Amino acid sequence: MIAGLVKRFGSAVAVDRLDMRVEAGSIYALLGPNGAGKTTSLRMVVGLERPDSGSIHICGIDALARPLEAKARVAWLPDEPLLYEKLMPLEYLAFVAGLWSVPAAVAAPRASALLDALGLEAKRNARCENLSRGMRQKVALAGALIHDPDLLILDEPLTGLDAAAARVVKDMLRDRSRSGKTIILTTHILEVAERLADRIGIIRAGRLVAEGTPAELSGASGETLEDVFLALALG
Ligand SMILES: Nc1ncnc2c1ncn2[C@@H]1O[C@H](COP(=O)(O)OP(=O)(O)OP(=O)(O)O)[C@@H](O)[C@H]1O
Repeated sequence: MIAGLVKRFGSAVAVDRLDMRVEAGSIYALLGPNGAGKTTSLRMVVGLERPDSGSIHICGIDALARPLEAKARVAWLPDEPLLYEKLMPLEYLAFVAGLWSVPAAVAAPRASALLDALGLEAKRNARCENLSRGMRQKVALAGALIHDPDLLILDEPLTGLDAAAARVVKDMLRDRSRSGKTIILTTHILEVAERLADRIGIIRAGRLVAEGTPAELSGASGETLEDVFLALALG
């Protein structure tokens, strides 16, 4: 899906010939220390940064040659999502659905179901500016799901969520993957990667230094994922 991806900022190489393949219907966790190039890589996948070289294919579509088609299949949830502060969650979701040309008759029940599933029923009529950080994160997640993307890419999706909310989001991601949708996420919480992901990639200085199932990465030598991660990512 990603081959030979390179991104430089001035003379600094943020992503260095990155290769990554994510199977449809799977959950892939990208791990790596601060500054490893995770966000930059994913921003290129969703079309927010132009790579210096390399290729990106999303659902078989060449994302650099046919960006609009590719983008229609993807949703991106940044680590600090922006909401329209004066809108209420349902209004925000209706607005985002409109951007994706989702018909109102489809979007409205989907928005209600998402807010209910995320435990935001009581906040339907609150303005986004008055929501807590975790609630805002949930509204943004609902926004990312409103056009039912084939590929959902999330940057640190569980940061700032309480335990119950984190559980709801993890369950939602698992359900999506079971229904055939693909998910890529970054996380610094190794346990999340270990429990949620089908495959884990560890990135260091812009390069993939290890990849496998959680069991493959940690199982062979009897080490924990944390041992493996610290040795590979920081060592
Ligand atoms: N717009 C930019 N201009 C210049 N340098 C940038 C820019 N965006 C990212 N970088 C640099 O690229 C490198 C990779 O950053 P990136 O945000 O992709 O890392 P990350 O793995 O997501 O880190 P973190 O875990 O801290 O979020 C860093 O050295 C960063 O300073």
